[in-house]
Amino acid sequence: MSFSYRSILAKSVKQTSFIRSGIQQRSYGALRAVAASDPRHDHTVHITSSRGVTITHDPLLSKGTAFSLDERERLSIRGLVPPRCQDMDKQLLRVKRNLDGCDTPLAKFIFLSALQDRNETLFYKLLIEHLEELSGIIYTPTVGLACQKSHSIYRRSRGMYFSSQDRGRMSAMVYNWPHDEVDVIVVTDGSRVLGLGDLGANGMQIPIGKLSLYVSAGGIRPRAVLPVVLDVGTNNQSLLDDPLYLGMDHRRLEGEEYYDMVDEWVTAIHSRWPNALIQFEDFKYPHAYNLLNKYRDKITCFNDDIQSTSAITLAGILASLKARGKEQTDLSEERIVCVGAGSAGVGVCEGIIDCLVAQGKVKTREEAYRRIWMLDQDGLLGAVRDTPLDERQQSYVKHDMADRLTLEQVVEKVKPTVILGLTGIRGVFTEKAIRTMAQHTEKPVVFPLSNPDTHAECTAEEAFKWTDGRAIFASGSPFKNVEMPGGKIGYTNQCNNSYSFPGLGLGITVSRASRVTPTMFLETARVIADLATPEQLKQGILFPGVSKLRDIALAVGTRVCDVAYEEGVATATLKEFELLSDVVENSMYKPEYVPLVYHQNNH
Ligand SMILES: NC(=O)C1=CN([C@@H]2O[C@H](COP(=O)(O)OP(=O)(O)OC[C@H]3O[C@@H](n4cnc5c(N)ncnc54)[C@H](OP(=O)(O)O)[C@@H]3O)[C@@H](O)[C@H]2O)C=CC1
Ligand SMILES: CC(=O)C(=O)O
Ligand SMILES: [Mg+2]
Repeated sequence: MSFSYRSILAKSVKQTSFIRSGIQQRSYGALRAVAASDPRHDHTVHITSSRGVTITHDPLLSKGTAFSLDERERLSIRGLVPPRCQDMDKQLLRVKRNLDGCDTPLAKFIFLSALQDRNETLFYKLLIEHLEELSGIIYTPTVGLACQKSHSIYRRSRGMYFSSQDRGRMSAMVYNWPHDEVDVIVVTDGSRVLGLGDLGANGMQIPIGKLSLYVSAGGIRPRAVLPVVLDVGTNNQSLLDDPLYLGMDHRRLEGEEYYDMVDEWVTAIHSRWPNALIQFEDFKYPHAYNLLNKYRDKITCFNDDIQSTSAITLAGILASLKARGKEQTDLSEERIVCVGAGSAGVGVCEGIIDCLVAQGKVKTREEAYRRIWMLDQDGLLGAVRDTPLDERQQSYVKHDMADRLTLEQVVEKVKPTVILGLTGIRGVFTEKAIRTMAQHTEKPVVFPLSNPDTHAECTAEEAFKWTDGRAIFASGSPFKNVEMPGGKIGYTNQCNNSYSFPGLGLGITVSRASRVTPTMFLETARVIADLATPEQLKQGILFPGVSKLRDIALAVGTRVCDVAYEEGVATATLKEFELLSDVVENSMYKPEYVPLVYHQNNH
């Protein structure tokens, strides 16, 4: 079973071929022109005004033992590193051996962070070569544990912290960041870190991990990414009580104070880097939606948990239709139960509604809402809710069903074909609910999407056991395939926004899109939904594995770039013809050592 890069790209190009009109052809050339003059694409030499230990201690410039003798001479580092010049292959051998010697996932996380902090080129080379294995360390599930322990394992700062004590100073503070070019910023306030709740400033590991995927999978340059924590305080009492905690020692700002602080930060960031994409990450409900609605039409931004999660989950559902021998346009025949009515739950369901309406089989959004049954902590959103629901959640209320029905009661009545878990709570998918679902549908689509794995609504083993091996399974964090009685394999999929945001960021960055549009998410879903082969679908494999994230990002990035031109939000200048996929591919960062040249006046 293999997904080659070309087959992935060919599928995505086929997807987008219908828009290859004259104006589009001009846009490809324009991007080529941008590519030619853009420092992102110069892999031949790097000019620096640094010398000596400033270079060997700079993770963006350091090559460790790989500096050539010429370089050592001209950069004044002769004698500052061991005498033998060792190329990257040997360095990779050393770091991989050391990594394998770490006895716990957290020890591996600490080792990889240290590597990233001393030599980013080597870090990314290692990450790309072992993406599947290492994404489970720098990303979910291990990053969750790293966040919980962040204040105890702290070694060195990465990214920027903007805290309540910095109010009134942020427009000056942004100039403390040493790089003028920033393409992607991931920001969190640490209020809902994965399914782990409020982790305050410890949430920094999430933007760092997300941006490591932006670089390794999405091909964004390491020096053009900025992880940020907005430290508005924390309501996590055990962190507040911990003498080692590194964030502000007060409870969270709320209301006007909170929104004013975020606004000061957005204004400061936008004034220094007006073209940077801002990804809002792990903000609790309803702040996540309020911030998205406030800024989506003003700056280049999106919310990862709401929007890119919706793209990958929609892709999973569309691919599952094919896996069940149906057409993707049969989405309107699905009965979808979504457990979780927060940022991700509502965001995912809005993406499904958008797709239903775009497919045209349902005529109105109201009609589309009838295909989805949503539950929160209290049960079904039914008639008549006495606790407040906001406008978005109201749309899902089933006026013909009793309020607060349990999941099991809902499954019994609705007989869903698809069940989504976005609660952050382990065990929400009960044996009874899944078994009942499996009685009414041949291939139940079971997606426990909460992270990390310890917070998934059910495990892969449970899903396959309770459905007699018939489930089509996808989870937010990785689960191993399950061997079932009789030797049959239950194939697992990872359905995580890491499949969508790197390509979105790539397409937005290359086209210099001024806005992130809903079509970009819908098209991302369509591209990813079409990647699996018929044989793979037959086995229940919905997407290529995590090792293919870079190829997927290229396919998604190409289509997103296309959309930016179609919708008139791209700001890269148009000139002559060039194949868009080549432009996007050529713009992707590759971790290779380039010769360093000293120049006194380089800034
Ligand atoms: N796979 C992926 O790519 C992604 C996964 N996620 C995961 O989704 C989860 C939720 O994130 P997010 O939506 O932002 O969080 P929110 O806190 O905004 O929402 C959580 C929702 O779950 C509901 N809930 C909690 N407990 C239960 C329960 N026992 N039964 C039913 N519903 C329950 C809450 O109900 P109430 O409103 O009543 O409190 C709330 O509606 C997280 O674990 C996160 O890791 C998020 C983004 C991407
Ligand atoms: C994956 C992700 O963004 C989350 O769990 O919050
Ligand atoms: Mg998130």
